[in-house]
Parts: sequence; C-alpha cells; structure tokens
Amino acid sequence: MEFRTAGVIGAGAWGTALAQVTAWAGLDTLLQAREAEVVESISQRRVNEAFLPGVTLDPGVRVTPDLAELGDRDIILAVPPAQHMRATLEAFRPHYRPGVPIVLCSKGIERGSLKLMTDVLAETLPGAPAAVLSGPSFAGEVARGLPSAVTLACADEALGEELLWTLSAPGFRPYLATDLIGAEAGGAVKNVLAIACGIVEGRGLGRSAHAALITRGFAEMTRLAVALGGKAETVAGLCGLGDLVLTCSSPQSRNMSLGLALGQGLSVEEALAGKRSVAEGYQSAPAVRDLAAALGVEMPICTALAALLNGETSVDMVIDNLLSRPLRAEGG
Ligand SMILES: NC(=O)C1=CN([C@@H]2O[C@H](COP(=O)(O)OP(=O)(O)OC[C@H]3O[C@@H](n4cnc5c(N)ncnc54)[C@H](O)[C@@H]3O)[C@@H](O)[C@H]2O)C=CC1
Ligand SMILES: O=C(CO)COP(=O)(O)O
Repeated sequence: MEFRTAGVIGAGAWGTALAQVTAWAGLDTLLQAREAEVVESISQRRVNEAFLPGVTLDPGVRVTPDLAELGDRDIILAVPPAQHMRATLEAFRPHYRPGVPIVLCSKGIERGSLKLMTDVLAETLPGAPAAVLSGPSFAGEVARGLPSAVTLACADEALGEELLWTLSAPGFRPYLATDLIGAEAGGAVKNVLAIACGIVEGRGLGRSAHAALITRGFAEMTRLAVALGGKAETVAGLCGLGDLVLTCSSPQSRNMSLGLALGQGLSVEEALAGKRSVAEGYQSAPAVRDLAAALGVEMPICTALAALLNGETSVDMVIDNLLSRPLRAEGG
C-alpha cells in the first residue's frame, strides 16, 4: 500500500505542525480547522496566527473547515485535545472510508470513561487501523524544521513500517513500536508530571527535587503503563521518558508553565485564565488518578496533583505529604 494523501483533523499548534511535516514528507496535505479565523489566516497569510504564530507554512498545506473533505484521504492524523477526541471522531464517522489508518496524535485519557484514545477510536470507528504518534516534540520546533524524534506505535507491523516511511521528513524521525498502550500511557502521564515539575521550579525547590520528581514520576508512569497492559520498555523510550524529560525541562511546555504559575502562588483559575491552548495534564489528571485507583497502582505524585488541581489541597500540603511518605526500597 502506498499513501499519497493525508488529512489532519485539528489545527491547533500540533495539528498544524504535523501538517507541515506531512507536506514536507511529500504527501498532499489537507488540514481541518474548526475556527474560521484559522482557515482565513492559513489560506490568506500561510500562518496559523491563533495557535502557531510566527511559523510560515509550506505551500503544500491546504486548509478546510469541512471534515467531509477529508473523506478521500489515504491516512488521517487525529489531533484534537484528548477530551474532544470522541466527539471529533464521531463527527468524522459519516465521511470515514473503512481501512484508512487513523494516527492518534493527542496525549490524554478521557475523563469519566477513563479510556485511552485507542479505546475511543475503537468505539467510534470500529475496525479502523490504529497507530499512536507520541514523543518529545514541541510544535513550534517541529514546524520550524528543528530535529525531533518520536515513537510511532502500530500493532500491525507491516502497516507500522509503511507509516514510518510515510511520516518521516527531514528532521522528523519516527521510531517504530508495536505497544500502543505504553505509548499512550507515557504521553498522558508526562503531562501531569510536567505540571508538578513546574510547581517545583516555581517554588524554587531546586535541581535535586526536580531530578527526584522526574525519576519517581517515571516510576509511576511505568507502573500505570504495565498495569494497563503496556510494556516498561516502551515508556523508557521517546514517548515516555523522552517526553517527560522535554516537558519537565522547558517553560515552552504549556503544562510546565501552568505548574510554574501555581508554584509562584497563582490559583488554578488565575493560571488558566484567558488561555486558548490546552494544558492536557490539567484535563487528564483526574482520569489518571481514578485509573490508578481502579487498577490498584500507586501513583502518589499524580494523585496529589489531581487533588491540588481540583482545589482539595494546597501546594504546601502536597509537598509536605510527598516528603513524609514512608521510606521504602527504590525499585518497589
Ligand atoms: N503543542 C504541542 O507541542 C504538542 C501537542 N500535542 C498534543 O496535541 C493535542 C492538541 O494540542 P494542540 O494542537 O497543542 O492544541 P492547541 O492548544 O494549540 O489548540 C487548541 C485546539 O483545541 C481545539 N478545540 C477547541 N475546542 C474544541 C472542541 N470543542 N472540539 C474539538 N477541538 C476543539 C482548537 O480547535 C485547537 O485545535 C493535545 O493532546 C496535545 O497534548 C502533542 C505533541 C506536541
Ligand atoms: O507534548 C508536548 C511536547 O512533546 C507539548 O507539551 P505541552 O502540551 O506541555 O506544551
């Protein structure tokens, strides 16, 4: 099978950057945007001023407001915020051609149902071939052509191989995996941990605390991935550890910058006020907490973060509680 055309659903920062990548990869690319201003800005000025300002888009990226126009595409990249994945795929269902692969590029767990994005896809477009693209990749850097590497997970190895070649572009290197669950767990949990890392920075708790949080957070991520049926080795790769390191190290991350604001004393409402872009860790934290509880997985950092974001506790209480937990073996 050879893929010549790509449809990207969702023209936020990441959907726009991925459309840039698929155009560079030589695919005829159609990007679907919900907002009329985004359609106008890309078609008139070749820039997504609302979500990815300052990056000129390749002439190969065409934009449409109309999901129906993506019905003839060879591959679909689904890039809405995770909490809108279900409604987005349902809206696309009348236009979906059976057999067309769906590459899930959003990072999160659905609130309420506690479902991963692959579960949401299986329920909305049953039988659709699925892949997960996830890893350390800031949209602004990728869209400028700076080097990045990500995990591309697909259970069907032949399809995965084909997608790997199709979606690689100069500077954008996907690495193949077969474990979708591990890839999804990594991307969802790192966003919650990035908020925690931001708090550590914002409170001035120091580099040692920062390193401890990344390491203990990685242990939580691994436990959840394994309990869900994923593999520890997957989360040790780009989609887990790699993305955790990136997102916990730079205020370019929306999640880390939310944490920075909280650590500096802003309330959650103040920190999120006026923001158009998504902080997926804020959205997924309650789902991560509930999933951990349902599976009996110990995730003290993510659980404390969920309570903090829900107004159940304060930054100081979270720090005190985490530091006074019983001492234990590191590998446990
Ligand atoms: N920005 C980045 O660097 C990266 C983002 N991602 C992931 O990509 C996903 C999308 O994030 P971004 O593109 O950054 O978004 P963004 O924060 O730049 O933009 C918000 C997006 O939400 C959409 N939206 C708002 N209300 C909606 C609704 N009711 N239904 C459907 N869509 C709605 C907007 O159209 C827009 O596309 C997230 O899961 C994020 O974690 C993954 C890798 C990198
Ligand atoms: O997922 C990302 C980088 O890999 C983007 O992180 P933020 O959503 O925190 O900006």
